[in-house]
Amino acid sequence: MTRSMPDTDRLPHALYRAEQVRNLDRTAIEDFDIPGIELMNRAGAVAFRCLRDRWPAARRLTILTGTGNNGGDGYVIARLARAAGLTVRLLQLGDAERLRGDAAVSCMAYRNAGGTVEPCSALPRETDVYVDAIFGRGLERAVEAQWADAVMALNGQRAPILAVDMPSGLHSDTGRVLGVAVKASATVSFIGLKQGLFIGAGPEHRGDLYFSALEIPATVYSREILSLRRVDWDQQRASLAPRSRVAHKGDCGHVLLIGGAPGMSGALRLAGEAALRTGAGLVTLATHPQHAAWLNLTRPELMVAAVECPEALGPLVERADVIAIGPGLGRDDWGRQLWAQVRDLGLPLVVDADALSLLAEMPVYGPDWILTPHPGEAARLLQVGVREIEQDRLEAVRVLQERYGGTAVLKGAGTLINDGSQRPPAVCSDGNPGMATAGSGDVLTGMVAALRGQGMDADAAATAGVCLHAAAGDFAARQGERGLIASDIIAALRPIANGIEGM
Ligand SMILES: NC(=O)C1=CN([C@@H]2O[C@H](COP(=O)(O)OP(=O)(O)OC[C@H]3O[C@@H](n4cnc5c(N)ncnc54)[C@H](O)[C@@H]3O)[C@@H](O)[C@H]2O)[C@@H](O)CC1
Ligand SMILES: Nc1ncnc2c1ncn2[C@@H]1O[C@H](COP(=O)(O)OP(=O)(O)O)[C@@H](O)[C@H]1O
Ligand SMILES: [K+]
Repeated sequence: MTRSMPDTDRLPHALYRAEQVRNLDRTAIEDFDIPGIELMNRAGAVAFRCLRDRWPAARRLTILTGTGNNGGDGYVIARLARAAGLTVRLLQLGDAERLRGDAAVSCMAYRNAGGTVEPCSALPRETDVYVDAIFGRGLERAVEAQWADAVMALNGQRAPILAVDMPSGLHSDTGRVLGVAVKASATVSFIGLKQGLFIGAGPEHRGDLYFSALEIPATVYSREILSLRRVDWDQQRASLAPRSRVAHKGDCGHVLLIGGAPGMSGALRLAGEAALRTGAGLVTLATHPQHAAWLNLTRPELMVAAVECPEALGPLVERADVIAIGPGLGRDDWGRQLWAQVRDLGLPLVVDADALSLLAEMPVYGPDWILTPHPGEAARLLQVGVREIEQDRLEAVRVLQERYGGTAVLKGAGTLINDGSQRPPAVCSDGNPGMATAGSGDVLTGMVAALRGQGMDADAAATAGVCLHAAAGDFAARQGERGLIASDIIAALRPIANGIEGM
């Protein structure tokens, strides 16, 4: 979850690697004459105000500092906290003599104001909030020895942890845990959002996220080329054009959904309803004759066609604006033949679930389709293990796109979208683990197909669909993540898509 606080900025959509944030710092300091110590003072002040806003009753802070500038921020927080009358224990990891430049100045200011520095042995229990100022974006190798002990001890405490800039141990670029990493209750990040907060283990470790640009001029940012964009429904909702007053159902896209082998009709039914709830004008389910007759009794707005053989798809395809294939398709002859029939049609196509596994068996390149694999399907498509996919999801989605063409959507916590264009890939870090439930991917498939059918291009439909799906999942999770089912996501689509979720 992300929030904004009185003294923080809205979360920007631009994400950066550590090296790029270093460049932003340097530009602000060298070209805009903002002294580094001024930035550090601002960073410490923002972090302290966040802490006060978030935990107003906190009286006792324990601040862990490292030997770099992240530690320097910790010293600023410590000085401000003491000045505000709080009790501060400052535990230094590594030799304080190694503090250099602005961090050394901040340490001195803290000491001159009467603050004391202790070595970090055991963590005091009498603490209302812990502040993690051990490593920020300067972490360069695995966390070991006393640093690892401190991180593990922090994670074992009951009191909340505020991470300064990055949870220590989390790699700024990959979101990988380098040995161990702090699990923060909240992170306040400065100048540029590090992409590692949004990919890999970032979402698991960062807690609620706050951001401040530290008032550096907007032009500083124009020089850095983004490597990743954050997307969310607030930003994407504008991509859904309002319906014309004189719209008729033929204007809103006819979605043809193909799948539902015997025993798996539910997947297609969910995708179909999700397509309707995302504004598709007409939705036809092409499914196995075994259940075709009763499938639309459960949702009469859906049209259902019994498809015995691939030839039966012909007239259905002719009427469709977009096809989605895969939910419940199975990998038997029936599903295989339908996939082979649809694969090369040249119509806008969304490929999901079993169709992705069939694609993996016989890889082909499709210039304009949308592929929506979860990590298991992505592993099959790239012939690697799921672990390899999860270790570098950004690279995985890049290779998926390169090898299979079109727009690749790698689902999971922090869904990634790559359309192979010059534009940087996108990450949606909304959504929640309640969505890890049968059929929630089928819902996404129906939604993306519906948006494509309403005239959006592949990348736009995938991006808006992923963001709407995540926002609907978060809305549904207000009643609890445990026990959330795919139909709950569908039920949330209409209020979210129309911006009336507060009603
Ligand atoms: N002008 C700036 O550069 C600003 C920097 N700020 C802060 O400065 C941070 C970056 O500072 P630094 O570049 O000094 O980096 P960090 O303070 O994040 O970390 C670097 C320090 O940690 C040590 N280190 C790295 N990996 C280690 C490991 N695995 N085990 C033990 N020691 C390790 C390094 O030797 C160095 O002393 C930011 O994250 C932010 O908190 C803010 O004050 C805002 C302004
Ligand atoms: N922990 C999570 N955080 C955010 N989104 C999640 C999480 N777990 C699952 N999701 C989302 O839920 C959907 C699950 O899709 P998928 O695995 O294909 O499910 P199914 O095959 O059962 O339909 C994806 O869109 C995924 O991004
Ligand atoms: K930190």
